[in-house]
Formats: sequence, structure tokens, C-alpha cells
Amino acid sequence: MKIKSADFVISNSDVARCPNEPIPEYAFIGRSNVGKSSLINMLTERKSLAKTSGRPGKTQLINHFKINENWFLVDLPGYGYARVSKRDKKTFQKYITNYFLQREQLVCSFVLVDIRHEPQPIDMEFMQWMGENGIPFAIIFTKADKLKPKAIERDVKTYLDTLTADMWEEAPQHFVTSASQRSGRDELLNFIDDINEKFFEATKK
Ligand SMILES: Nc1nc2c(ncn2[C@@H]2O[C@H](COP(=O)(O)OP(=O)(O)OP(=O)(O)O)[C@@H](O)[C@H]2O)c(=O)[nH]1
Ligand SMILES: [Mg+2]
Repeated sequence: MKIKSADFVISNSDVARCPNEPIPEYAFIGRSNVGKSSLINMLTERKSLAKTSGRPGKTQLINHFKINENWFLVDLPGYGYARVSKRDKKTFQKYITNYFLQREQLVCSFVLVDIRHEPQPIDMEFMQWMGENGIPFAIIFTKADKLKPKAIERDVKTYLDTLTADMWEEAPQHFVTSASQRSGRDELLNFIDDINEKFFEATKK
């Protein structure tokens, strides 16, 4: 898929105020600093469409970006940011939870994990919650440039084995990416393209 246009639409903390066009939507979620916003910029080939930072906690709202005039990419705040107050954490949980539970256009979410980290309880809990609520998602391993190919293969396998041992019979679909080296881009865009096609086929009927 070619990205012909990528435009910021709106930021907010209320799922009811997200754009109401019935087009397919993909959300990026994961721990703070894992590289959600950077990956959106890499996919769209726009340097600063989504705001990034070396410090965790940069993205604070639900951000909608319209791609090729017919689908949305959504950048979300990260979870697991230690410096956020308890009250802020609760507010965050509420609106992000509402977003996932109520957003009908959400056809697939991407849970991002840093390829260098072993499975973290917070990610496992989140994926478990997604599974329990029937919210489809795929895993994206980020920052693949930080490891050698052999280590990537080994660590991805270990990660997925942990998921299948603890949670599921089958591991979710996964992608390996690097925003700085622009790897994994075609695979992800093809995956999105396939889902888009099915979505538009189904809505034609
Ligand atoms: N080496 C490397 N660094 C990356 C990659 N992707 C992101 N980063 C760096 O990781 C840091 C965080 O990136 P962001 O894209 O802002 O992360 P985020 O998940 O959106 O963070 P929050 O909005 O705070 O939740 C930045 O310093 C990025 O430059 C990558 O593929 N490789
Ligand atoms: Mg961000």
C-alpha cells in the first residue's frame, strides 16, 4: 500500500468525541516510550506527524490520523509510566478502556513491546484483558535495530512461547519493526491493507 496522505484529525480523551466516520481504524498501544508514535511516523513517512520524545509520557490523548482518506491510525498514550500520579492513572485507564470497549470502527489494535525486554506483567495483563474482551490485536516488537538478527529470532520465539504457555493456544500474529531502520513497514502495511479490503467488501454488501 502506498501512503498518499496522512493527516492529523483530532486529539481528545473522550471516545464519544472521536471522529464518527465508519472507516476502519487501527490503534497503537503499549508501554510509554516503546515507540508507538515513532512507528506511526515511520509507517506514514511523515517525520513529525505523531509527536515523539526520548522521555516517556509524551502522548497524552487519543490522536486520530486519517490515512489515504479512508482509514484511521490512532496514537494512544502509553501505560506503565511510573511518574504519573495515581489519580491520572485512573483517568487514563478509564478513557483508554472506554476507547477499546466502545470504538466500533476499531478493526485491529497493535500492542507494542520493546524487543529487548522479556514479557512484562503489565503487557501480559493488558493482552489478557484484550483477549477477554474479544478485542483483536497483533503484537509489534519495536526497536529491532537494537539486536542482532539471531537474537531477534531467539527472543521473539521465547516471548511468544511465554504467551502460549500462560495464555493462549496460539500466539497472536506478530511483526518485528524498527522505526529508525524502517524495517517491518511493508509487512505491517500489507496486513492493514488486507483487513481494509475485507472491511470495505463487507460494508458494500
Ligand atoms: N533505536 C530505536 N529507537 C526508537 C525506535 N522507535 C522509537 N525509538 C525511540 O524511543 C523513544 C520513544 O519513542 P516514542 O515514539 O515517543 O514512544 P511512545 O511509545 O510514543 O511513547 P509515549 O508517547 O510516551 O507513550 C524516542 O527516543 C525514539 O527515538 C526504534 O525503532 N529504534
Ligand atoms: Mg507517543
